[in-house]
Amino acid sequence: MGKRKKTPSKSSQPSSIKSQAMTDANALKLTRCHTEEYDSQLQQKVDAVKALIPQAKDAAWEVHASPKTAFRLRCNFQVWHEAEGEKLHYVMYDGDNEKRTPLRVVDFPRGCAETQRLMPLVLDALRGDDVLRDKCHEVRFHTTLRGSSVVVLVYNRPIDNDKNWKTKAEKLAKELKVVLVGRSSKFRITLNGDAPRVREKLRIAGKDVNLYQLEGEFSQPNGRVCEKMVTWAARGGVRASSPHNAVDAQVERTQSSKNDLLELYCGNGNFTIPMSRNFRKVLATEVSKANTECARENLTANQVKNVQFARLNAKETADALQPDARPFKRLTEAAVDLSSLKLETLFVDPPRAGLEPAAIGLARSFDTVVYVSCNPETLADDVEQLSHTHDITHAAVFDQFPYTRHCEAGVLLKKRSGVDLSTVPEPRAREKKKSKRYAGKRKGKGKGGGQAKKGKVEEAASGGDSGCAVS
Ligand SMILES: C[S@@+](CC[C@H](N)C(=O)[O-])C[C@H]1O[C@@H](n2cnc3c(N)ncnc32)[C@H](O)[C@@H]1O
Repeated sequence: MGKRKKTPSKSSQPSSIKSQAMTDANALKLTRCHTEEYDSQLQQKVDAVKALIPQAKDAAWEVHASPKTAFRLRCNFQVWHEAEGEKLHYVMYDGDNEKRTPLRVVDFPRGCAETQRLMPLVLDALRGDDVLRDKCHEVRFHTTLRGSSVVVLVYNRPIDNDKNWKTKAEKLAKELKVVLVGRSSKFRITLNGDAPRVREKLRIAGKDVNLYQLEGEFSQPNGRVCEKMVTWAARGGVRASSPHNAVDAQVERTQSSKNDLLELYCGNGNFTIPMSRNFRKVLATEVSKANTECARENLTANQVKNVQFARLNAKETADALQPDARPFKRLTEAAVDLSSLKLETLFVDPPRAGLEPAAIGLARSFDTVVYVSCNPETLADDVEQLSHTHDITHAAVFDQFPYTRHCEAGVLLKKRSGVDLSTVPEPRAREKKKSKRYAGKRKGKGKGGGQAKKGKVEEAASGGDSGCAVS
């Protein structure tokens, strides 16, 4: 048995929360599902997005709601150790509270059923075992619609050589029937699984898509809304139940496409694989090495043959596509022959920061741009830059983050004929400013495996992020 501490050590407890009392009542507003307010809150978001994007006033709009409860597939909670070692709670932070008061989370109805099942079991296991509990400062849950789960225990002490911890953690993982990941500074171990990942099955336009999602890499946090977003994008911006003529129009746009798709920011292939059905060939790029490899595994899992993934960031992709571009080793390694591609449709789902200037410049050369965004403010800014060349024909709001100010939005842009690109202003870099209406406050030092990632805990647990920041 490990050494029991009567009081939490300095390193296991962020100093900013030590002197403050926990407030269960305030926690409720971050954890409850006020279902009676759901519809009006969603309408406010829709109105706000429409106001931000006046270029879409004549577009065909869709609104895709979330399940009102149990919608969240990823959530992180900081662990609060009270004076007596075994008295533990999950806590989260109110993003609007400058003093960062820790709020005790008793339950989390926004989390999916599997997370709700696991939360008390993990807490009980930590309470009941000195070794598992010692300096465990955060618990992360990553689950899927098909019920596969990773539980991550994050420690403020080295666990790499702690055999006792490993034995106990492995036993816990088996009892809970989860993959368990232990993290401490510069160390990660996976127990009860072949890799730190979960398996997801999404239903997209009448077909199943099987995906691995990696722990610590981006994946969409609201599975049901994710299915709606991917379906919308794969259909080229038209709902299945739309009137027949709209579906015909969409078929014209993408499904009978004999041309090729370029995707930037592709992550694990979440959109790529379903969208690939509509194209002859697809080139999809992503900055994360781990997610690029995961995307390739996902291709195999779905027996998709017309997609190539390459680990390039958005600027590198734009550079590689310039007529006088230098050869990119990572494209050659991925056996990508750019000259064989006829790229006419671009799909982007960037992080909250939106498109960088190189990506805006690239987008202007595409006939069709499908743009999904977790930050309507940067989307609006990018749409303004694309409005010199493109018109919005379809737009949508996806309520990925119920009971928060945040939502996801999508637009489908069509290039106007006869635009002289030489008359269009150069793409500009965005001013770095704090987003007022949508962005959650980001604080804390965010050191990996060490001091608590306060900003991330707040965002992920309150549903206020896209999940992009989870590392
Ligand atoms: C909002 S996520 C979307 C991922 C994917 N579309 C999905 O649905 O899972 C944004 C992705 O962009 C990647 N990313 C961030 N910055 C990038 C950059 N400069 N160039 C390319 N990819 C980037 C992140 O690793 C992340 O996978």
